[in-house]
Order: sequence, then C-alpha cells, then structure tokens
Amino acid sequence: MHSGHLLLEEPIRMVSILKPSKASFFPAMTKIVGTLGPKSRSVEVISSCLKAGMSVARFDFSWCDPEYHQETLENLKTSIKSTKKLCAVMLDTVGAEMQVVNKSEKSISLQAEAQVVLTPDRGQEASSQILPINYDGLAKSMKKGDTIFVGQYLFTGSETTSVWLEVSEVTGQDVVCTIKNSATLAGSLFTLHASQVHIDLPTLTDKDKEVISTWGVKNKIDFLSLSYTRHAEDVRQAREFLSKLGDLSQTHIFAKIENIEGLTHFDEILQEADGIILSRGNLGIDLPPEKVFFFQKSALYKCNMAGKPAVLTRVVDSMTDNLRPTRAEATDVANAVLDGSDAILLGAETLRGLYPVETISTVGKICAEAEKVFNQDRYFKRTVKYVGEPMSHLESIASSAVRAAIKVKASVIICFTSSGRAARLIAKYRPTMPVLSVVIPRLKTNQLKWSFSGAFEDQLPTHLWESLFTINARQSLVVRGLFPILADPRHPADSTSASNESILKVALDHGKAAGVIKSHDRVVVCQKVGDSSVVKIIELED
Ligand SMILES: Nc1ncnc2c1ncn2[C@@H]1O[C@H](COP(=O)(O)OP(=O)(O)OP(=O)(O)O)[C@@H](O)[C@H]1O
Ligand SMILES: CC(=O)C(=O)O
Ligand SMILES: [K+]
Ligand SMILES: [Mg+2]
Repeated sequence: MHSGHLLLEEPIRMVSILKPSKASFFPAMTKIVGTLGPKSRSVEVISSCLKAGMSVARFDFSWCDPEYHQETLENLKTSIKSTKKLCAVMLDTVGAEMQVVNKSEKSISLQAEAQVVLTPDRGQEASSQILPINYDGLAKSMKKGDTIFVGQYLFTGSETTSVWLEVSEVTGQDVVCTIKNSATLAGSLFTLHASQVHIDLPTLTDKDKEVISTWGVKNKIDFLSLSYTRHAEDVRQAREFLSKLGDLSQTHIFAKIENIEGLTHFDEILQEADGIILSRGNLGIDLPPEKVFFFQKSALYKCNMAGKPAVLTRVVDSMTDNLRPTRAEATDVANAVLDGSDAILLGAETLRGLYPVETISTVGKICAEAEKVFNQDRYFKRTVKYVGEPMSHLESIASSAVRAAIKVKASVIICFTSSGRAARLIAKYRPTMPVLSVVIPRLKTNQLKWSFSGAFEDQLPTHLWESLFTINARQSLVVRGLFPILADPRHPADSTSASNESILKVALDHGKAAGVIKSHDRVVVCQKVGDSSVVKIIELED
C-alpha cells in the first residue's frame, strides 16, 4: 500500500497511471457505509456488499417500519456469520424532516409554470394542485421568492423526479408556489426542503425516541446518526437520552450536518459529537452550489484535527441506475479521500439502486487509488503542528508509532486498546498502512478477581460480552485505516507481559492469515507494558 507511494505534487509519468493495481486484502482504508433497503436486504446481496467492502450498515428510519428493518438486520447478522466480515450498525433518525403526505401513493405530475399549494391540512389528497405536508409551521417561515425543494426521498437530482418551487404567496397556513420544472413525483415518500429556514421540529422526535428505545436497544446499535443536528445541545440531549438506555450509553453519536444552522454551529457540534456526517444531500441544496466544496474541505479539516471520524454522503448518485459513475462523481470520490474523509456513505445507490454491490466495489477502488497519492507527510506535519506542544502522552505515543511505522516501512501497526481511543488516535495521524486494533476487554475491578484460565464465556453473560467489547471494535469500522480484531476474552486488560505476548502472537497470526503481514516484515506495536505505554518495532523471522 505504502510502497511505490506517488505524490500528486511530484512529476508523475503518465503511463504509471495505467499500471494495474495489485489486489490487496483490504479493499480500501477508507470505509464504506451502505444504507440497506429494498435492493440490499437479502442475505445474498448483503453478503456480497460485505465482501465488496461495506463495514457499516445504515438503517434509515425516515421510511419503513421497525419490523422491516429488523428483518434486514437479521439477514445482516446471518451474512456477517457466513462471510466472517465485521459490520457495525447505524440507526439514522428522522429528526426535523419535512415530508409530503401522500396516502394513496399515486404518482403526482407537476407542470412547470403551474401553481401548487403546500398545506398542513393532512385530510386532503395529494395531487398536482395540492401537497399536504407533515409540518404546520411552514407558512410562518416562508415569504414570497423563497425556494422549496420537493423530491423523492434520497433524490438523485434528476429534473424529472424532483421539483423546485418558488413561493409566490403565503395565505394563512398554506404556501402557494410556482413550479420551476416539470416533474413526476413517484413512490411513497417525498421529502421537502425549504432553503435556509429554521424548522421548528425537535431534532430527536417522539417517534425517534421510541425507535431508539425499542429497536435500538434490542439491537445494541453502534452508531446513532442524528439527522438535522443544528446545535451542540441536540447532541447533548441525544446523549442524555442514550445514557438512560443501558447498553446504549456507549453508542457513538454522529451529528449530521444538513443545513445552514448546523453549519453555523459546526465547531460546538464537533466538540460534543463522536463523529460527523457531512450530509451533502440536504446541505447541498441549502448552500449555493459554489460554496459546497468550501464547507466540505473546511469541515473535513476540522474533523481530522479533532481526531473524530468524518463521513461524506452523496457521491455516486448516478450509480443508482447505472453501472458506471459519471466522470465528475468518480473524481469527487477521490477528492473526498484527499480532503480527509474517513468513510463514504451510500444512500439511494445501495438502498434502492440497481447495483448496490458494484457501487460499493467501484467506490472502494477509487478510494484505494486516492489513498496511494494522499500526501501523508504533509498531513502528518500539519497535524503535529496543530496539536502543538506539550502533547499529551498518548498523542505523542500515537504520532510516534505512525512516524516509526513509515520510517521502517512497516506493513501494519498493531495497537492494543480497550475503548478504542488509542487506536483512533493512531488513525488520526493517517498512517499509510493498516492499523490492526486489538480490542481487549476491560473489566470492572470485581470482575478482575475472576479466574480467566477456565471457561470465561460461561461466566460472562452474552449481552455483557457484546456491550463491553465488540461495540468498541465495531466502532472502529467507520475510521479510515482501522481494522479491529477481538482479543480472546480470556485475556483481561491487565497488560501483564505474558498476556501481552500471547495476544500479540494471535494478532500477528491473524495478520498473516489475512495476507497483510508476510515473513521478514516489520510491524510496529503500540501497547502498555505494566504502567508504561510503549511503541516497539518488531522484525518477523519467518
Ligand atoms: N489491554 C491492553 N493491554 C496492553 N496495552 C494496552 C491495553 N489497552 C490499551 N493499551 C495501550 O495503552 C496505551 C494507552 O491507551 P489507553 O489507556 O488510552 O487505552 P484505550 O483503551 O485505547 O483508551 P481508554 O483508556 O481511554 O479507554 C496505548 O499505547 C494502548 O495501545
Ligand atoms: C444522507 C443524508 O441524509 C443526506 O445526504 O442528506
Ligand atoms: K433520516
Ligand atoms: Mg439528509
């Protein structure tokens, strides 16, 4: 991966671009989040998605009921077992989303230049003249000349399935609009986006709370994707809510920045959240087109410097119906990697697209190519400078591990971790080689007295096993470059040298079996020995 590293800033012989890339065990260091839905819920398709490189599955509760999503999740579990590929689960909330209520589900034709009325009167049938909506306060926030966008959920930007409206008049609770382009709205769910207005709906709705405390708790979700996060307070409230739900106190919250309000409060939101989703679907229509790249680059930079994972959405819309992305999309994916994304989120492409598996593998291949020309050296220096001095011990250990690994051309970095924090800090310095994070159980003091030589699994209830260890492992599945391995549960987190050595051996064997570590390779190991954190370089013999 790191050998033969090219830099875009250096002269590149054009023919070198044509050299076929070697197949590698890891599809890419950049992660892929796939939204599961009608076209991606069978065991067969999900298994192929996992093999193609999906490492987080997103369940979007904007549409369909919990039973539907549960069925899909059961299929995901079956697929994980049979493919032996780890996959994290992300619950995406509805939040302050405005929706058109179309009970009959008939398609609606809208003609350019004609008028259509948006009304909160949900007793009315949706038609070409009237569109009932789920929000009562729209008229209050709109004025003549404002723009509103209505489209099929996860619209792909095609003029024929989504429509731009211009407000011509507000009468009482109704908003009368002029249709700017002809379109046919088909399907059961259309969302509504009014540019740059505050929508007076809660970020975590009652329906969201209900879904989280039932479906979320039952399935011990790894990530909560908090739609329409507008303030840091939204994240604090969501965390407070999760903290009361037992296992979910460890769930990571990813704030979705999807409108100008979220963008304005970006810094404070980043401080509170565990990660950020740059929701370009919505944000891309809230922002003037010429400003979208600016937000992307500055938000990714801030996430990188904070060492928090950043997920970018809406990269290959056209692959919803096509086997190849457009040239612009293909370039966009690569730029997302160069700009610093940890993961790419696929929405319509995997949910209802015709080629979910091909989309994942195409995006993965583009990411892998872009990673090769990522200027790690410049990034590393910039990050060290940003962090400043004195560095915390752990940050210094993490950055030194990455530096050492690059200097000795190590094939992997192995990091021992319990919560995953140490591994994420290493990933922050964007090593060019994979980081195998060995997630080791941390036990409460009374549990430490147990004897672990015997049948550990019998003593620790399954639910504790899952919530204590695997959630920390799965949460690294969204971070660029991190590949978790679960340590044998019989090794508690006491970091005695005997257990350290045996776990290291297991990790090395795992790396060899996976093909990332070969004979005579150098490996950098980051672990605690007694009370000291150490970085060591080992050279393998056979
Ligand atoms: N169980 C373990 N055995 C050996 N080394 C460990 C273990 N857990 C963490 N380390 C190492 O200890 C050092 C300090 O890591 P840290 O204590 O932050 O661990 P963490 O589990 O990642 O995070 P946290 O302590 O915040 O839960 C790092 O070098 C890390 O690799
Ligand atoms: C994924 C999503 O919600 C968006 O891009 O807006
Ligand atoms: K949603
Ligand atoms: Mg959105």
